Amino acid sequence: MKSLGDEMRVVSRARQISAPPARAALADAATPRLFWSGDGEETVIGSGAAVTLTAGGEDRFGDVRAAADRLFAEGDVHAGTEAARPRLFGGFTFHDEHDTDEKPWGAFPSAQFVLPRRQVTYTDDAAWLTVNGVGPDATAELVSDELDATAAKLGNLPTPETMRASNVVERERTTTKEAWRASVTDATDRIAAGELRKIVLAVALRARLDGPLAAHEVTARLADTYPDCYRFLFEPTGDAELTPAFIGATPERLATLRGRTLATGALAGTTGRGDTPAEDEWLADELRRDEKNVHEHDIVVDAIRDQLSPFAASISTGERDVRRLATVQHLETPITATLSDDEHVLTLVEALHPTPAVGGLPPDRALATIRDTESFDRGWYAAPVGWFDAAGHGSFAVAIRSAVTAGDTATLFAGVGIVEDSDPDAEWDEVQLKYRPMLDELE
Ligand SMILES: C=C(O[C@H]1C=CC=C(C(=O)O)[C@@H]1O)C(=O)O
Repeated sequence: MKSLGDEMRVVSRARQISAPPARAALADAATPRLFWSGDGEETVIGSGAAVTLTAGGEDRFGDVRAAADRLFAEGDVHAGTEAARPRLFGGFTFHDEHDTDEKPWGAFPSAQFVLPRRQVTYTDDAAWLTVNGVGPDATAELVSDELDATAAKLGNLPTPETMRASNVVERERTTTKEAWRASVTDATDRIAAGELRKIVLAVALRARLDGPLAAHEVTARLADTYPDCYRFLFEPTGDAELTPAFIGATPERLATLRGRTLATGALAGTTGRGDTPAEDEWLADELRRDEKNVHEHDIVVDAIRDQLSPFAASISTGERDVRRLATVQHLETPITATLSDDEHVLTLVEALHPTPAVGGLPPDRALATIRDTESFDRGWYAAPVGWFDAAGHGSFAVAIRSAVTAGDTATLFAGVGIVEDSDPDAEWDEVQLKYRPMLDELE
């Protein structure tokens, strides 16, 4: 954990700017670079770091929170509007243990949150620039000067050339279909024997591209296909040659906290898209009625309610319905809770992660089985990514439909929930469908 002395307080200034095209602002941003956008949320582009908080192990959620509390204490913050307040953006690894020597996750600590040096925030009708400084040299004067200079520069950004999409020249799955069948059969046997109730197993797909990936292009294009998903890009280091990036468009909300109102939801149970609206409806109806999928889904609803109950004065579960995305359809149930106390969003993120939509039940046994079965490190895949502010409010998604890239390689991840009557071949096909959001961008 990076130690923060008393002098490490945030100095933050913001002003409204004429909105630069997001593609241009993202192309212009320095590493560590980030992009965040969620349905009903402001879109944020971060450039550089005023400070980076990292942590590891099972205490990583609490350690990040403690460091952020120290950082934000007695800050000198003049945001002008709520949207432009300073926020920390980042994510966690799926598992508590994480080896940063291992590819492709070498550049991603077990927890990393960046307070951007420069943050551009897009609301529905305006754009704001925030400049954050931390440390003895970050005076109000220096930060204000940088704000003016950066606002002028953003007003004249060149439109970036549209870069050609990268082509996949080679693909390799970390798991063969035979090995997959064996692991799913083993999992269903263990479920039948009562050792497990549900487990989510994933497969990684390594793709070699014919050139380095333009992550900002991919991010911009995901906005067209997945406008109502959380779209994110995290580039953690300044490695100019490889620029490692974690990128995705996930439909799964983990936690959005404002005041004492927490919004989350269960997303599990999947079918494909039809070729016609009638076929789509038919598939959606099948999904609504399918016992295996409904069971797989309801396990997640019940677990989320249990995970939230120690914090909640009341929990309300909405109607289960079908969520239609560009490539798949899911069962989804919105869940909201009124908390009995003030809580930090990271406390709730820690309590909820991993839901059985990405882990399983019982949690410890499912996690150990995932570790023993999967031949790759999940890294930040299926783990919480998002942001929080000085008040402990924030928004986190589950980082599925994602890929980690470095230079000309991209590793994509996709998983499926296994219950007693799961069929290995059908689950294999579902994994392939879930690669589509990222693969379509690369091919
Ligand atoms: C684990 C993933 O999806 C989860 C979210 C929605 C539906 C799922 C399912 O039907 O299996 C998974 O639980 C993934 O996309 O990698």
